[in-house]
Amino acid sequence: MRVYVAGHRGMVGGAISRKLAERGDEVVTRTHAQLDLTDQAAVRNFFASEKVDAVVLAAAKVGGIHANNTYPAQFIYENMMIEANVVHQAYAVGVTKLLFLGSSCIYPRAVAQPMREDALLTGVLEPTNEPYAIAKIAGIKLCESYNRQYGTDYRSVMPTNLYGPGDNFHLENSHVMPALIRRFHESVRDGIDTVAIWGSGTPMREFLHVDDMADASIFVLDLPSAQYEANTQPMLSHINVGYGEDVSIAELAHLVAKVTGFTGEIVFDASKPDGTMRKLMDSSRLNAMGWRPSVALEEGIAETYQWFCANVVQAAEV
Ligand SMILES: NC(=O)C1=CN([C@@H]2O[C@H](COP(=O)(O)OP(=O)(O)OC[C@H]3O[C@@H](n4cnc5c(N)ncnc54)[C@H](OP(=O)(O)O)[C@@H]3O)[C@@H](O)[C@H]2O)C=CC1
Ligand SMILES: C[C@H]1O[C@H](OP(=O)(O)OP(=O)(O)OC[C@H]2O[C@@H](n3cnc4c(=O)[nH]c(N)nc43)[C@H](O)[C@@H]2O)[C@@H](O)[C@@H](O)C1=O
Repeated sequence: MRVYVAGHRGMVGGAISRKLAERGDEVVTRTHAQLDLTDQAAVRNFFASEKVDAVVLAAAKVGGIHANNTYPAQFIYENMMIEANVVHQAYAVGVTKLLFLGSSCIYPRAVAQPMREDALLTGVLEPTNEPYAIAKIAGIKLCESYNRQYGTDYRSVMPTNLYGPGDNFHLENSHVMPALIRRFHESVRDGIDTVAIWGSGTPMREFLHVDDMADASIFVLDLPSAQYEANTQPMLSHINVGYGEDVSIAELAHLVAKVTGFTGEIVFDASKPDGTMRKLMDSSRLNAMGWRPSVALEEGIAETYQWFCANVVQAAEV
């Protein structure tokens, strides 16, 4: 297959591109600078000139709780534009296979745990990421609507919180895992004996390694239509992708401290938001089709820390 992976320089798009290339697919790519996916005419021209068999939509405006809260207009505008342009222009040139990556934040903030796919649109969203969540829900509904009206086969996966090589280690705008890896690493390096964690430490999060996410994405993309349709519904077509267990942010902090060799004190900064208190995915729909994660959390953190030291730290020292 010739597969266009949108967002191939990102953490998830990069992992999916590597796995597709390893098995012999031809991966078509454009950097953000070469193709701004919020630009409708540019996306139209791209699809008209590049004949592809399938699309993986892993490009998005992405960030952690602080970035979502600080740049809400960019999170809703850019994500809605990217999704509308890619889905519509793929359809317009006859691409029938597409995989859209959403997020676990599509579910209501106080929903029953673990969160099933049919919890979508049953309650109020978490305010710290509502604009992003609305855009992701629109992405699911775009895919479903094109399937219903035009007979396309556009599928959606909803990842839990992800981490791994290629993550964004920005101290403020990143997600919690890369932020803590960097903060603990720098504290050890600089001899600082106290590390502050945002919020109360009590929110629960489920973390999935990006290689498992890439594996799950290709698994869902490859499912025969009959199997996908038998396990989903036309207006409830998305599939959760989770690790299966969650940890508190305090527990995560202790794991990261252990991996990075930090032995000082961990304190909690109550002036920072907790966000959703729990968002454990019910991944039984995907598990029943035969997919399981393979990277254990502590092993994944250790591998990500090695990647951080070899890539981010060494690059900064050059
Ligand atoms: N990371 C996580 O924990 C989770 C991620 N997801 C979803 O998975 C997908 C991938 O996320 P992840 O890999 O972590 O994100 P990254 O930020 O690592 O990658 C996103 C990619 O999209 C590109 N991009 C952003 N805006 C545009 C644009 N306007 N035009 C072209 N390219 C653009 C970025 O390019 P550039 O950097 O040059 O702007 C980047 O390469 C997203 O849909 C995200 O919502 C879902 C749940 C959790
Ligand atoms: C993937 C997911 O990611 C976001 O939602 P989130 O899960 O709340 O994301 P987060 O990783 O930023 O925080 C998780 C928890 O961790 C706490 N926390 C502690 N210390 C740090 C810290 O240093 N940085 C960050 N970012 N968080 C910290 C933080 O206060 C919170 O309680 C949305 O983008 C959402 O839209 C989305 O899809």
